[in-house]
Amino acid sequence: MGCSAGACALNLGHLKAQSKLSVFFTMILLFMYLFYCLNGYCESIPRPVYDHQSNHLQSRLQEEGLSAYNASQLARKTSHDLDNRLQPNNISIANIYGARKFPQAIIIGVKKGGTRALLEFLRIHPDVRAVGAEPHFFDRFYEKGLEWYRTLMPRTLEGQITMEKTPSYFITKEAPRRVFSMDRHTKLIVVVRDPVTRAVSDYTQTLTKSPGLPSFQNLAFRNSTTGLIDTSWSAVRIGIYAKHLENWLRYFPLSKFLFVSGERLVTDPAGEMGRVQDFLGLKRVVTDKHFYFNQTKGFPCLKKPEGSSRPRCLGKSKGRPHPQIPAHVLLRLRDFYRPFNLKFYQMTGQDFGWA
Ligand SMILES: Nc1ncnc2c1ncn2[C@@H]1O[C@H](COP(=O)(O)OS(=O)(=O)O)[C@@H](OP(=O)(O)O)[C@H]1O
Repeated sequence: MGCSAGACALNLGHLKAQSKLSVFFTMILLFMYLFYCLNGYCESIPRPVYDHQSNHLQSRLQEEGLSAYNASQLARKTSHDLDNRLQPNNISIANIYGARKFPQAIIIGVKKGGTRALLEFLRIHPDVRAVGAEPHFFDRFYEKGLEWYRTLMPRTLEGQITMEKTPSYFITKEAPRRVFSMDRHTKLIVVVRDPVTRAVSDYTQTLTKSPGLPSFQNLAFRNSTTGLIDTSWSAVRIGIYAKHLENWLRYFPLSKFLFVSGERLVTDPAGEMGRVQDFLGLKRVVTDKHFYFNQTKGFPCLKKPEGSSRPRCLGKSKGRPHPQIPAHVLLRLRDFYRPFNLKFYQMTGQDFGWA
């Protein structure tokens, strides 16, 4: 069974060449695998399904009246959750990421009060998980049902609080009954701001969208000679806080509310955040260490917002310059709000210093 020296050398050479070739091919295969993995093709998530679902969901939410931004935020969030469900190991993954629960606390108002700032500040807290976009469930999408609402919520672990903010709930007649029927123990946060400044802020927002809008005074007065205020104009109506609160107090006791001063949220964000965290039963994690005052923006900004290591201020639509409104118009509006403000102070047991 032996071989001649020449034949053996030939065989040996052949074998060496063969093993070199196989090493070479193995290396190529390894490189190809690494290349594909680095480009993300090794993930177990079926991407095309994800993208299709995300796009479909976004156009559906847009059709339903959410702004493109809100729709894309909600679609991205929901698709991310769909992604988790599509993982092969979905049971354990779902357990790792917790469960979707109804919010235990909602920022119900008020529009232009500083609700976005409050939510973004709260999201730094590790025990708070919140929906980024405004779900508008209790005013616009109630007929979709509670299960639909729940699927919009982020997954939370034991001890974490689920939150959302939709400022229009505060002025929605049906909202208190609807929130109550979801959970009578829901904590309600209302960020209030001087109703005169709030009205101007509201007007500024509408003006940005419709530049041909009549002047503030044209809209605010029913009769400019008598100075009769037009309470049917939403920018005015929203600021009658006492009236809207009455509606909520028919369902929820005062102890379920926290009234945050929109003014103090700007001048002393850490102080107001302390009150909010106490109300929510959270450890005071968000403190003055998290804020710095940005001179250019004229507002407090976050040193390290959620999911980022860089400082961040709120967007351009938050903290915009207001148009000049004649002083007599503002004075008349202030007179109009005074009795309602005093009533609101009495109802809440807090003096906000606007009257
Ligand atoms: N930190 C910080 N940065 C920027 N803006 C801040 C901040 N804190 C409070 N505010 C005030 O928030 C006002 C907008 O209020 P909302 O977020 O409730 O508006 S909205 O109802 O969601 O459209 C916004 O109103 P305008 O000043 O009229 O733009 C701000 O005055």
